[in-house]
Amino acid sequence: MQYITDIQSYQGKKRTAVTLGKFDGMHRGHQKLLAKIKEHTDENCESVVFTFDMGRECLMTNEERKTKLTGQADWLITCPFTEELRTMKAETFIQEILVKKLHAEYIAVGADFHFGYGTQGDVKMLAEFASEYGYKLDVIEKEKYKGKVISSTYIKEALSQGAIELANTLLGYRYGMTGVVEHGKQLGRTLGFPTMNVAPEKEKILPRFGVYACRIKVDGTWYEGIGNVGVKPTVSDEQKRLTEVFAFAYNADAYGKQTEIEFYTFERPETTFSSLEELKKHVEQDISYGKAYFRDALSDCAGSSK
Ligand SMILES: Cc1cc2nc3c(=O)[nH]c(=O)nc-3n(C[C@H](O)[C@H](O)[C@H](O)COP(=O)(O)O)c2cc1C
Ligand SMILES: Nc1ncnc2c1ncn2[C@@H]1O[C@H](COP(=O)(O)OP(=O)(O)OP(=O)(O)O)[C@@H](O)[C@H]1O
Repeated sequence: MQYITDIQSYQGKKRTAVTLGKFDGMHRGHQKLLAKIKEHTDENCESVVFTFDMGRECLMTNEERKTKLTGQADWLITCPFTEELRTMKAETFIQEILVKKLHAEYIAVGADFHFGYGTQGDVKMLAEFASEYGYKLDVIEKEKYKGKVISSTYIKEALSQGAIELANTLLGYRYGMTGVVEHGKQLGRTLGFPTMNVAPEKEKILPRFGVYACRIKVDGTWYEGIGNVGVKPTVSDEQKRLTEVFAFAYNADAYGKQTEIEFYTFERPETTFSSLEELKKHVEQDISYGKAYFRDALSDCAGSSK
């Protein structure tokens, strides 16, 4: 997949099948659009995911979207939502970007897709220009879950409530974060639970602060664990957002290593404990909870394969 952040550097020569939007999270609705453009690709036609980088807090960083789409699309174009793009008339966007630049022969969007200055461009306008510019337009019915339309906004709401299983269902994969293991106060090991401290990107949305059964990938291997998302108010007043994971079966030095974390289930909210002893007692319970969670999850899998 070719990744560019500036439409002027697009060098594609073939016709394209394009989908457009913010694509924050690449949730199940977004994946439906991706499947549609992939259906239309062949030796003469490449798939293009065109996203707008709004520069706001997000479910997925640009780098994470790039990783997720690698092998799934021929081009990922992530355009910063500049003044030029914001004030571009919808007709100009169709003519200059979709037609002249991308040579679009197929466009797939959801029914509520809007674009162009004042968001005046919509599926009606895209349909009106279709025969003139020789592209086919597919307006995709919104993917729903239990009758409710899946959207990035819905997933953000679920995460803010700690409803991680719901968020994972709407996404179609497990929500997580990536980052490098940093040095903490090294208190954890003295308390009996060494943790990997991983700071999220500034714009990355974290689930509700609290304790989660999670997995962490270090050096290519996934480890089960229990982690705290938050600012650890018992031991720090820095307000620095971190995910701290105690991986049950990891006992090497992970400082400086790139990791990936996936959240499975919410156990309890982050708490300001009155002492380190109280904290230790609760973390011991959290560890038992996490181990039981993964043990039960594994035995459920074994049961279902019978
Ligand atoms: C499972 C787990 C649960 C935690 N829960 C809390 C909590 O509720 N409140 C809190 O202030 N810190 C919590 N922490 C963070 C600990 O305070 C922190 O890991 C410990 O002080 C070690 O910090 P260090 O890595 O800077 O040495 C939790 C950590 C883990 C691994
Ligand atoms: N549930 C869905 N099913 C199918 N297509 C969708 C769905 N949600 C969004 N789309 C389409 O995917 C593209 C990108 O959507 P976008 O990321 O802007 O929407 P969203 O997920 O609804 O986000 P937000 O909640 O921020 O409005 C658009 O063409 C949009 O219409």
